[in-house]
Amino acid sequence: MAEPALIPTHSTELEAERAFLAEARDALARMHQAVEDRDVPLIGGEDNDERFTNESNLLARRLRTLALRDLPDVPLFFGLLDYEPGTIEEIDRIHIGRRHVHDGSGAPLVIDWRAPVSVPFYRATRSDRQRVVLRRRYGFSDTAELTGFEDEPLIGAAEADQADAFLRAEIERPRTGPMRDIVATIQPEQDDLVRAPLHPSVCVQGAPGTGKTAVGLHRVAYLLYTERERLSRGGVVIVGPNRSFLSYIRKVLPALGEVDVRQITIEELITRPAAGSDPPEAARTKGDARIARVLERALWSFVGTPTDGVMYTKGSYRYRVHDYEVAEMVTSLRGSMKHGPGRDALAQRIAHAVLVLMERRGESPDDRVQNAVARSKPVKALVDAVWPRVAPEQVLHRLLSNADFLAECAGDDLTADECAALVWPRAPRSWKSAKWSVADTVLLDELDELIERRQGSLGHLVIDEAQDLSAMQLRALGRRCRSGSATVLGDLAQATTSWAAGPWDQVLAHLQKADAVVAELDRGFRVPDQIIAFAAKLLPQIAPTLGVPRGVRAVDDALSVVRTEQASLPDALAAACRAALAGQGSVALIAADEQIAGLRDTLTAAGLEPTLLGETEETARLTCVPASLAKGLEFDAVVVAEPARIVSAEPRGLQRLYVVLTRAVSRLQIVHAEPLPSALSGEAADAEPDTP
Ligand SMILES: Nc1ncnc2c1ncn2[C@@H]1O[C@H](COP(=O)(O)OP(=O)(O)OP(=O)(O)O)[C@@H](O)[C@H]1O
Repeated sequence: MAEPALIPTHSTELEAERAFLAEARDALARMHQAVEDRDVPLIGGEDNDERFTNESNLLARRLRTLALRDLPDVPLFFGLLDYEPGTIEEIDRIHIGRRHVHDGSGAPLVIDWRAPVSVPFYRATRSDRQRVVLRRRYGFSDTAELTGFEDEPLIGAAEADQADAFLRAEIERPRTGPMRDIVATIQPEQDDLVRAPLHPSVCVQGAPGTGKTAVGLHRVAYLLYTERERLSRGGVVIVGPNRSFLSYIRKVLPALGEVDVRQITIEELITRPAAGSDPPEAARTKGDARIARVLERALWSFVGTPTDGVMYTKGSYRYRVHDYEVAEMVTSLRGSMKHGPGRDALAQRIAHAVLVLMERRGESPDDRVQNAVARSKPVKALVDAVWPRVAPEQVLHRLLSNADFLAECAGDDLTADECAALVWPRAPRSWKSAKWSVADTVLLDELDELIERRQGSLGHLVIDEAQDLSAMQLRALGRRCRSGSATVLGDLAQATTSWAAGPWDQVLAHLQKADAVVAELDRGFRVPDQIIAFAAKLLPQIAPTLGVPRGVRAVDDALSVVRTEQASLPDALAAACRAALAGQGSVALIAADEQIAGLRDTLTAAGLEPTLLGETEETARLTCVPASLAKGLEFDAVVVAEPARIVSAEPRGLQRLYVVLTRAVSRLQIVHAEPLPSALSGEAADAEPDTP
C-alpha cells in the first residue's frame, strides 16, 4: 500500500508491528520450505491412471510452492482488526493478508482476506460494527517494508474519514508496471460482488475505472478459496480482449497466491488458427445469432433421403431393409440427435431392422451380431451415402462459396444483402485451402458442437470486456461453461465492435446464463471527476440509456486541451509528453492506429524514449498506444493526439474515443489541430487556456 495519508506517531507499536511482520515472513518461508521438502508419494506402474495420479501430485506440489512464495514487493498483511473480547475463540486481534500464514503449530499469524472473519475489514462501519472495535491499515514501501499505520476506532468519537485517505493514496500510487491487486481497499459495493456465491452467475455493468476487472480477478481468488475442489475439476479461465490486456493483469492473481488460472483471449480458447479477415458487414453477420440456424440447416442438408434400401446377406439368406424404412429412421434421428452420433445410430437402427428379420426366420441373434451388421459393408455404404461424415470446414466452405446454397440455408433468417456480404468474392478451391477469419473460427466451433457434443465444462469463466463479443462468440463461451458459472464484466458504452451482442440480458441469454444477477458499479476509482465529466459528454450519443458515472476524487489540473496548428502538432505532442513525464508514474501517448508509429518516431526525434505497446515486457515510462489497444489499460498521465482521427478511423469511433479518454489516473492532455468532435467542443473551449 502507499504511504498512508496520515503518519502514525506511536513508534513502539510500529516497531512491534515490524517485528511481527518479520516473524510472519519467517513463518511463510518455513511453510514454503516444508512443502518443497515434502516427498510426493509416487505410485509404481506405467498405466495411464498411475501416470496421471503421479503427474497430478507433482503439479499440486509445484503450484502450492509457487503460491507460498514471498513476493518481494507484496506486503504479507495490509490490515488488522481488533474484535470485542470473546468474539473469536481465544483471539481478539487478527492481521489480514493475501494468504494464510501460521506459525508451524497451527496458530494463525496472518488470516486470509477471504476468510469470513476478515469480512468486517471491508464492511464494518461505526453504525454496524460487526463486533469490531478497531480497524488498522498499514502503509508499505514499494519493497514491502512497513512504513506506518493508521487506526480507525469504530467506537468512541468519530474522526476524519481515514478510509477515504487510504483509498485515494492507493489509487494515486504511481503505476510502474502491470495492474496491482486492490485487496487492501476493496469497497463495500465491490466486496458484494467479489464474495457473491458461485451460482448464479454475475454480470457487472460498470463505467470506466469502476473496478470491474479488479472485481473479476478478486472474485476468482475468492471463489478458489471457498470452492477450490469444485473449481479445480473444471478449471477457471479468464478471457480478455487481447494479449496486451492479459499481460497487464497477469500479476494480480499470483500476488493473491493463485497461480493456477488460465488467462487467455477468446481466440486462444477456441483454438482454431485464423488467417483470413472479413469485411465489416460479413463480420457483423457472422457474429449474429441468426446465423446459428443457417449453419444448422447447412449441416443437415448433407443428410439426404435414401433412394435404395440395404440388402444384407448371411449365408444363403438375404435380408432387405427398404428405402422407405431407412427414410423413416433418418427422419426420426435428424430431429433428435447430434450429427455425429446420429450416423452411428442410423447404422444401429438399420442393423436392428435386419436382426428383426433374422428373428422372424427363427434365428436368435445377439448384440454382437447387431454390431457386426452395423459395421458391414452394405450398411456402411448406405450410411455414407445418406448420412456422410462431414467436417465443420466442409459445411462452412460450401456455405460461403455457393450463393444458391447459402440463400437456401438462410431462409428468412438473413436478408439478401447479408447473404451477398457473406459469400466469398473468390472462393478457395477446397475447404482444406480456405483461410478462415476469426469470425469463421467461431462458426466452425458452432458446427463442431452441432456435429459432436463438447465434453466437460469449466468450473468458472470470467469474461472481461464482454460488451464487445458477438452472439456467436458468447455461444461458444457458454458451451465451454455449461454447468459452471460465469462472471461477465463490461461497459456497454465501451462497445467498439460492430458485432457486439447488445444489452446484458441478450448477452446473458447467448451465454446460456440468463439467470445471472446483473449489478452496476458507478463509482469511478481510476479517473478524476473532471475527466469523467468531460468524457461523459459523449454518453448521450454512444449509450443514452446509461447513467453518468461519478468519480470518487478530483485532481487539480486533471484535464487540459490544447489546440495547435497542424505544423506544430509534433512539437505540441512532444511538449505534452515531456510535461507528463515530469510527474511520477506511467505516461501514454494514445492516437489513432494509423498515426501511432509516426508519432512514436516524432517523440524519439524529440529526444524522448517511447516504446510501442507490446514491444517489450519491460515497463517503459512512456508508451505509445494505438487507440484500438487502449481498452482495459491505464496510465498515470495520458496524452491523446487528434481525437477526430480516432473517431473517423472506425464506425464506432466515438465509443473508441470514450475508451481512450478514460485511461488516465491523474492527468489527461488532449492535443489537436483538427476540430474536436462536436459533443466535446463546448468543454474544449473552456479548457483551452489550460495549456501544459
Ligand atoms: N477499491 C479500490 N481500491 C483501490 N483501487 C481501486 C479500487 N477499485 C478500483 N481500483 C483501481 O481503479 C483502476 C480501475 O480498475 P479496473 O481496471 O478494474 O476498472 P474497470 O472498471 O475494469 O475499467 P475499464 O472499464 O476502463 O476497463 C485500477 O487501477 C484499480 O486498481
